Amino acid sequence: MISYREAQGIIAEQVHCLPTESIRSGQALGRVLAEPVTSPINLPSFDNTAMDGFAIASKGVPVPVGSAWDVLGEQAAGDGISQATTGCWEIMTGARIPDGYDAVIPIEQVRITQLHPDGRPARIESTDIALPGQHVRRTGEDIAHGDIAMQAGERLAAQHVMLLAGLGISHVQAIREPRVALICTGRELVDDVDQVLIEGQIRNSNGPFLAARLAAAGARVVHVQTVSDEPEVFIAALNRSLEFVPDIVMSTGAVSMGRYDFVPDTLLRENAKILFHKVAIRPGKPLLFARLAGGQLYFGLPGNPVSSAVGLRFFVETAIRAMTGLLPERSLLVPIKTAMKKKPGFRFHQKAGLQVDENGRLFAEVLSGQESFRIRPMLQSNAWVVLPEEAEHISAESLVEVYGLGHLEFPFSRELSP
Ligand SMILES: Nc1nc2c(c(=O)[nH]1)N[C@H]1C(S)=C(S)[C@@H](COP(=O)(O)OP(=O)(O)OC[C@H]3O[C@@H](n4cnc5c(N)ncnc54)[C@H](O)[C@@H]3O)O[C@H]1N2
Ligand code: MOO
Repeated sequence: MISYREAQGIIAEQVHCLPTESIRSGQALGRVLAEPVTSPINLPSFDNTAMDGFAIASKGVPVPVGSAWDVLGEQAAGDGISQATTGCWEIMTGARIPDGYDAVIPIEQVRITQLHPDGRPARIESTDIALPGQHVRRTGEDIAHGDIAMQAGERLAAQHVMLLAGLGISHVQAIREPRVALICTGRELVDDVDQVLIEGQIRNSNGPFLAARLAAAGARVVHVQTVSDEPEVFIAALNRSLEFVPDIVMSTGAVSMGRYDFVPDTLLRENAKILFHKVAIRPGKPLLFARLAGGQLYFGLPGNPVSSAVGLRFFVETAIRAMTGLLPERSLLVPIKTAMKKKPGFRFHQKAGLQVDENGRLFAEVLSGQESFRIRPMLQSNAWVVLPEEAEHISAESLVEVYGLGHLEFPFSRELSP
């Protein structure tokens, strides 16, 4: 049995960033940029008005209250190049500033002193001082042509998609998503929800959970299969899953000490290299990590639901991060509500509630019902609390490491540029 830290070190040694691919910007949500994005244009791409009002030529000096202009034209959003010399133009928010003008007086800061027969303003007078450049959104003021708009390593959120669309960038170079195949083992498992269970059978809850979590973690689930406890059936499933060209094969169950816990021996017989088996953690101790003969990574997660969740969250997700080029995760340090006692020598991953007290301070509460068969308490938890390997007593109010339910979720919902 090795420590959590040693296990993480082995994963870090074995896992490398995946190759890159060109993807459509509209489909880039959640993907990690492989190259910086340079702006191909100025944004805004022309000087335009931030206000509905009248464009004027300030000639570089403040224009006093009571100044008056004839209204010589009109410019709306979408109108092209126009040339102005004297007077002023009525202008609408977003419209290009007519050449020759350099400031905008909002409609609220003028008095209309004459109207055209059709009701449009013919002459105006200012009721406020107007400064050169006021209410003009300058060309390139948001992003200039050639500026770095996004850095390599940034994970693309909706706001990135907005900027890519604004810049007219159709494709970006992103790191390929890790492809994951999942094999659930256990002759007791039933996938078909319409199938009536006979005594001894249970429904496969790990499979749908892990598939959902993998997608949320930025992986692509390429194949899911459920198999019984015969090694030959498992080998056939393994070979079938390899047809889907996974980067990672994951299994649940059959990694512990029982007569039917065939995964470690079967992998060895299939010429896999077992990199570790059993980690000093709770729950999830029997976890196995290997490299298959074909080079794919293999995670054998324990079958108990919470043990499989911990295996995914704290081992597989570590690998997914490294494969997608994200920096290693950092935890929050948050005071724990109540004192805890634990068995030393094991690092505990506990389902927890991260909450805010009446003074707005965060605190973490380890929930009751931590046994690894219990699914229901997972619905009460919004975070994981880690109790360190060496600790035996954790006093109330002491700081503990807190992690989001997934590596991309609160408190790490957004990856800022490195
Ligand atoms: N003598 C020992 N027994 C056990 C040890 C040990 O050290 N010595 N370790 C225990 C720990 S800790 C765990 S965790 C489990 C892990 O066992 P396996 O990974 O071999 O898993 P299974 O025995 O196949 O299943 C365990 C449990 O989980 C249920 N299960 C399995 N797959 C699913 C699924 N897809 N959906 C829902 N539930 C599933 C299965 O029915 C069992 O109840 O071993 C302990 N034993
Ligand atoms: O560690 Mo097992 O994972 O206790 O249930």
